[in-house]
Amino acid sequence: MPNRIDSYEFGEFLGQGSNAAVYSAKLLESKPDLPKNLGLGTGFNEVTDILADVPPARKVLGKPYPFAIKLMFNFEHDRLGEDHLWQSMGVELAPYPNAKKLLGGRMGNFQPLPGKHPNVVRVITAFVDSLKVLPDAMERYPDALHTARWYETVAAEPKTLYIVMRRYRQTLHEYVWTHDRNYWTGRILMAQLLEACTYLHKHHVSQRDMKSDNILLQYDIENEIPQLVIADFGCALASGDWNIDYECEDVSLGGNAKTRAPEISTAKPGKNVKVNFEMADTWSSGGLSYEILTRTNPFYKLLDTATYTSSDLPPLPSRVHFVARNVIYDLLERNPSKRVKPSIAATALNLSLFRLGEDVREMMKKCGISELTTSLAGKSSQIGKEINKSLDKVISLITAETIIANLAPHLVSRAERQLRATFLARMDRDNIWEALRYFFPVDEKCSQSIEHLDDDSIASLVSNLSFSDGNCSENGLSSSLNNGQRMGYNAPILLRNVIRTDSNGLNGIVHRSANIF
Ligand SMILES: Nc1ncnc2c1ncn2[C@@H]1O[C@H](COP(=O)(O)OP(=O)(O)OP(=O)(O)O)[C@@H](O)[C@H]1O
Repeated sequence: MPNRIDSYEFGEFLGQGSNAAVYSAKLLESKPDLPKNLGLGTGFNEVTDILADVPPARKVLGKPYPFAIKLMFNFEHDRLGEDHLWQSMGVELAPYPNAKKLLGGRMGNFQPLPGKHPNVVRVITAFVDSLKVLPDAMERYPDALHTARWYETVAAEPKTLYIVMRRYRQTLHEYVWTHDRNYWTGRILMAQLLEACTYLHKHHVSQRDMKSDNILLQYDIENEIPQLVIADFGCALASGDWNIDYECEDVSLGGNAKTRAPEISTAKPGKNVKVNFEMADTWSSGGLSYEILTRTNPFYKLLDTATYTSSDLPPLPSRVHFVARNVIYDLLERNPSKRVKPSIAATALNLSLFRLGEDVREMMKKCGISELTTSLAGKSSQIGKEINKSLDKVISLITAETIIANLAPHLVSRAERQLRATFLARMDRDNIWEALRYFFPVDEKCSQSIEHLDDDSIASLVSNLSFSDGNCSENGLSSSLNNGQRMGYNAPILLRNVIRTDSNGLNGIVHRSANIF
C-alpha cells in the first residue's frame, strides 16, 4: 500500500474524536502521482478554495471505499520534524505488527502486537505526509488545522500522521441503538470482545480507552451477526510492562475517566506510586458487555467506578444466559487479583455458544464432566489423566460441530465461524477446566478434602469415578444436529453427511460419509 496521501481518494467522513478525523478511502487508480497543491484539498494552503466549494464530503454512493484513513490532528504545527510526529502519535500503531520496523527505534520500548487478530482493528500502513485539508475540515475541526489563529510560525509544509485501516461499518455504540436486542448475537459480540482482550493481555498491551465508540463492527447485510474489533490505540500502554509510574497528576491514565477500572480510578499520585493496567481492559469489557446486552453501560452515568460495589450493579435481563451473566459480574470484580482472566471468560462464553444438543451442560454431563471433575482438575496428574478423557470427549464434540459449521458456511454466521477458529486455535485443557467452573461450580469442601488425600485414596477415587460410556460424542453430535434447526442451521441436511469420530470417539478425526449437498 502506498505511503503517500495523494495515492488515496477520500470518501465520506466516518467520525472524529479529540485526536483525529477518520474518512473512508480507496486507492486512486489512475493518477497515483498527482502533483501537490493541484485540485481541491490536495495541499495545505487551499483553505480559501475549499471554503468557496464548501459542501462537506458526503457518502459517495456506488463507489466502494474499502479503507478508513485516520488523519491525526497535529496540534503542534509550530514544531518541526517528523520524528516528533512518530514519537507523539506512534502508539496508535500498537495493533500494527509492522510498527517497530516503521518506527525505526523512534519509540524506545514500544512493543506492538506481534500479529494480526480478527478482533483487533486491522491497520494496513501508516505514514507521515503533508496535511491534507479536506473540504469539511474547516467546519469540523478548525482548531486542528495549521490555519488556526494561535500559530505564530508554521512549518512551510505542515505534516501529519495518517493511518490506513480496514474500514468497518459502525461503532458498537451506534449498533446497540439501531438494532433490536438479540441475546445470542450479544453473546457472540461479548465473546469476540473477550477474545480481543485475551490477545492483548497475552502480549502485554492495554488499550486503556475501552468505550463503545472505540469498538467497531463489520457486517454486510442487516441481520448478519457482526465481526467485532477493538480500535483506537491512541491511549494504549504497549511497553511490555503493565506498570506505569504515577508520581504526579500529569501522567496519563488513558482515556475516559468513566471507563477506568477501579484500581486505576482510585490511584492517587505520589512518590514511588505505580499503577498496574494488567486487568484494566478486562474490567472495561464488563461494562461494555452490559452495553451490548442492555444498551446501557452502568458506568457512563449510573455508577462511579471508584466507589461502586458489586451489589450496585443493575440486574441483567432474565433471558441473559447464566454464563454470560456470571462472567459479567466476575469481569466487574473490583479487586484485579480476583477478577476473572480474559482467557477464562472468553472460553466460558465460547463453550456456552456451542449448540451441542439441547443444553450444553447436559451434554457435558453425558461426557463425564461434573462438579466433581471440575473440583478434581489439576489436583494430581493421575486424576488429571482420567478426567481429561472426559474433557477430550467434549473437545471432540466441539471440533466436530465446528467442522460441520464450516461445511455449511451459509448456515452459521461468518463472525461465529471466525470466533470458533480463534477459540480452537488458542484453547488448552487447563483453560477449559477453569472455564467449566461456570457450568459446574467447584465444590469447595470436596476440593479441600482432596488436598489431603494420599496416592492410594486418589487411585481408589479415580477408579470409582463413573465416566460415561464413550458414546457421548456421536450421541452428542446427533443431538446437536437435530437441535440445529432451532439454533439457526439446517441440521437434517448436515446429518446426512454424517461425521464420525474414530472408534473411541476421542480423536476428533472426521470422516465424511456422504456427498455434501
Ligand atoms: N477503521 C474504521 N472504520 C470505520 N470508522 C472508523 C474507523 N476508525 C475510526 N472510525 C470512526 O471514527 C471515529 C473516531 O476515531 P477514533 O476513535 O480512532 O478517533 P480519536 O480521535 O482517536 O478518538 P478519541 O477522542 O476517542 O481518542 C470512531 O468513533 C469511528 O466512528
